[in-house]
Order: sequence, then structure tokens, then C-alpha cells
Amino acid sequence: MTELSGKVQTVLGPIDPDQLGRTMTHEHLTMTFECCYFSPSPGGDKVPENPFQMNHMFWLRQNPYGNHENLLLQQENSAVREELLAYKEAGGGAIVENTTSGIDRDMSTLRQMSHDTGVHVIGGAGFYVDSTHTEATKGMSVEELSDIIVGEVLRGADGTGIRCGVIGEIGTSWPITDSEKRVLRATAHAQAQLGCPVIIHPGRNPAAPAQVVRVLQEAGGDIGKTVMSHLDRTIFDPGELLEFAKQGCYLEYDLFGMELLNYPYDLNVDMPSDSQRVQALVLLVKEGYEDHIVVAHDIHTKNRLTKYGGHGYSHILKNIVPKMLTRGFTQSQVDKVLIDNPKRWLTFK
Ligand SMILES: CC(=O)NCCS(=O)(=O)O
Repeated sequence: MTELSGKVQTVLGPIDPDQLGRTMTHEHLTMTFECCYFSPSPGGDKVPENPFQMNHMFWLRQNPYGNHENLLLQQENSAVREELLAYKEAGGGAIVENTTSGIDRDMSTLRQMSHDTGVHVIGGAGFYVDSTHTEATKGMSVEELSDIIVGEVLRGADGTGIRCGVIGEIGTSWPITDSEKRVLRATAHAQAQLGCPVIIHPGRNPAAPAQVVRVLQEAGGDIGKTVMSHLDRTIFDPGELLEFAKQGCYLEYDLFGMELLNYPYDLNVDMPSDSQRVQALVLLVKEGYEDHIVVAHDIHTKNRLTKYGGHGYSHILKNIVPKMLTRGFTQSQVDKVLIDNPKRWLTFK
């Protein structure tokens, strides 16, 4: 227990959880995804020199990781600020900003954006995937890593004094590397000390989420206060999904708005459409998991901003919620997904 007990910690300071309102649990407002550049397949269309034009928008949607400039979300602060105002207008209250060390976390910009727009922003502590770990990070013990994470929550991140309200997204690959295992154990130790929420980026394999849970559990983590992200590109078989759901963590569908034919990081993956994402949520509700679902768009490339013809941060509120209602969700179940579940997860014990 800390002085944060019963509170949610935003970049503007601790707040009463009831102030959050509708919350996207996995977004990025400013970051770089350069670590994950992926050359477009040679057989495809010729790579456009400047894809940020109307006639190239479809190419960019299909190849979001095949253009360096598209990965520099941090160049779009003023567009993102406008998007946040639109999100508020659409009924949004809060956003969990999952940018951790390795992908250019910028706490000062997050604080400024929250101050300018009135949207509550919760910043993320910890480390992204192994390929972004520095040599120094790779050389640290679990205790040293845990001290850094605890410091980012209690004293502030990157020398700004602005405090994180969640640990994550903690990046893991498939298979999980040694350095990532140490970060996971450090995350569990920090969570046990702070009673805080944790959010995980699993590797791209259906077995990855359960393996992460095992590592966290063995190190004393609180799985009931942990979100497993990106399930929409990780577990496809309904039986496997329900088996994983038994672990008791929050189940996050967070790539809403992202519809592409070939998922470059694993060509065996058929990225679901938004309609298929809603079908997965319907299944989870039917099986009794309505208290464990959270959703988001995980915007991490420029082309997904409305400025570039993308769906923006309000897509779920404007388009997915009506779809959920036509597919059998009650309003109270929608409110659980958007308000109650994020609030319970984000409140420090
Ligand atoms: C920022 C981030 O990690 N997004 C997830 C991209 S992925 O392709 O679903 O792994």
C-alpha cells in the first residue's frame, strides 16, 4: 500500500477513479516505432516515395511498417492534440498511453496534451521489447530493473518528475528473451510493492500470453490486475482463447481500426476485421468474461490518424459501440468494457 491506494495516477497527478469516464486502455500519443520497420514484400506495389497522399492511402494501410516516416508518430503532436479534443467531444474521458523505454516515451508532451485537452492520460513505466533494450538495461539485475520501475511510478520518469500510473506496455518477444524475463520479474516485484496496474505486450505466438502469465505469477505478480494486450493478433482459436481467459487477467482487444491483408511480422496470421473482433468479444461475454474485457486502437503509426484518412482515437466510441449493441451487448455491458473494467484495473490497491 502507498499513498496512491484507491487512486488512479495520471500525468497531471492522482485522481479519483470515478473521474476517468470512458477509457481506452492501450494507445500511443507520441512515440517512434522505428524498431519495427519491416520492408514491404517485393512482390507488392512499388513503394511510393511520399505515401502521405490520397492515392497512396490504401498502400499505407496495407504496409504501415514499410515506410520510415509512418513510424514517427512523435512528429504529429498537434494532430494528436486535435484528435484528443475530438475524442473528448465523442464522450471519451481517459487514455492509457503505453509508451515505455525504448520507443521514445515523452512524459512532458503527455502532460501538455492532457492539460490542453482535458483528457486524462495515464503514462507507462518500464521497458518495451528486447530489440529496444540498451546494453545497460540488458546488464541489469531484476532488483535494479525493479528499482527503476518503482521510481518511475513514485518519483517520475526520464528525469521529468512526471509519474507513471501503470507498468507497461512491457514488451516481450517470442520466445521470451532472458532480458525480457528479467524485466517481467522486475515488473512483478514492482507491482507487488505498489499494488499498481500492469499491461503486457505478448510475443506473436498463441502460447505467448500464457507463458508471460507464468513468469509473472512465479515472481509474485498480481494477474487479476494485469492486462494482456493484442489478443486480436495472438490467439485466434476460440477454445484456446477461453482456456487463456481462465488465467484471470484482463483480455484486451486493442487493434480496432487496423484491418490489413498481410500481417508482416507473421504471414501466418490473418488479422481479424473489426467485425471479427466484435464477434470475439461477444463470445467472451457469452462465456462470462464481461468483467475482464478492455478495448483500444493501439495507434502507433501516422496513417491511423484522421489527419491521414485513418480511423483516429474515437473510432471505438463512434463506430464499434453501435456495432456491439447490434450484436447483443447491453448498454451496461458496454459500460463495463469502457468504464468499469478500466477503472477497476487502473485503481491502485
Ligand atoms: C506499439 C505496439 O507494440 N503495437 C503492437 C503492434 S503488433 O503488430 O500488434 O505487435
